Amino acid sequence: MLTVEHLTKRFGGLTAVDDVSFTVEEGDFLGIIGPNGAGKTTLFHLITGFLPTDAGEVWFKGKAITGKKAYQISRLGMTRTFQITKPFGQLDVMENVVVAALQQSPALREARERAEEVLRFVGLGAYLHHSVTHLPIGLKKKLELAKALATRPSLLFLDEVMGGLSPDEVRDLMDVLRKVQETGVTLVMIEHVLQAITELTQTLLVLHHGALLAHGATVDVIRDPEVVDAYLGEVEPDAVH
Ligand SMILES: Nc1ncnc2c1ncn2[C@@H]1O[C@H](COP(=O)(O)OP(=O)(O)OP(=O)(O)O)[C@@H](O)[C@H]1O
Repeated sequence: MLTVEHLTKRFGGLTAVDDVSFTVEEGDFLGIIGPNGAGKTTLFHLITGFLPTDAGEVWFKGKAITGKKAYQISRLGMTRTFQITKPFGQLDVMENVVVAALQQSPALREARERAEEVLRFVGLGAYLHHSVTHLPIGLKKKLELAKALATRPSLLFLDEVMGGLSPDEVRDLMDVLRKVQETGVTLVMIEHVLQAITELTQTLLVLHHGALLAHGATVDVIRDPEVVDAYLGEVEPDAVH
């Protein structure tokens, strides 16, 4: 479904993403982990068209998408969430999702139907006309997910959707993500919450200093001594069983 070849991004003297190649199969749930500053978010920006690449190619469903703009890529069925949620404060929950749905369908009625459908799907059915400014973080993260789903992605990139959530909220959002995968959406998730990585993802990719350190089945990668040294040992050794 997605092929990334030799993707590279430099910021001055720093190579933030260094010759990264991998593929994502349809139906997969791929996790991306790595220490802070390893290049994970920059990799998302490059693939989803939010930053130009210095070298490398990206193919999505057999089409070269390198150099295309984010809105063009989103129309092809690849979309993403952002680490920092930035809803439109003057619009309510439903209106925020309608704006996202309109990217895919310019008909307002259809966009409203889609927005309501995804909001109920993620568990925000009771908040349709609430103000977004006072939503607790757990619900803001669900809103961010609903906005992405409103564009009807076949490939969805999630950037630290679990960040800042309580253990109950993490479990709740994990259930929603399982449901998203069941609807046939292929998922790629950057995440520091290891429980989400180990329980949700089938495949795992590890970035270290911008380069690919490991890529394979999550159960194997999570036990790779190099990965434990570079990342896991440093954060939550107890989380790896
Ligand atoms: N626009 C930019 N200009 C200059 N340097 C940048 C820019 N964006 C990212 N960087 C640098 O590139 C490196 C990779 O950053 P990136 O945000 O991709 O890492 P990350 O793995 O997502 O980190 P985190 O887990 O903290 O979110 C870091 O050293 C960062 O400071």
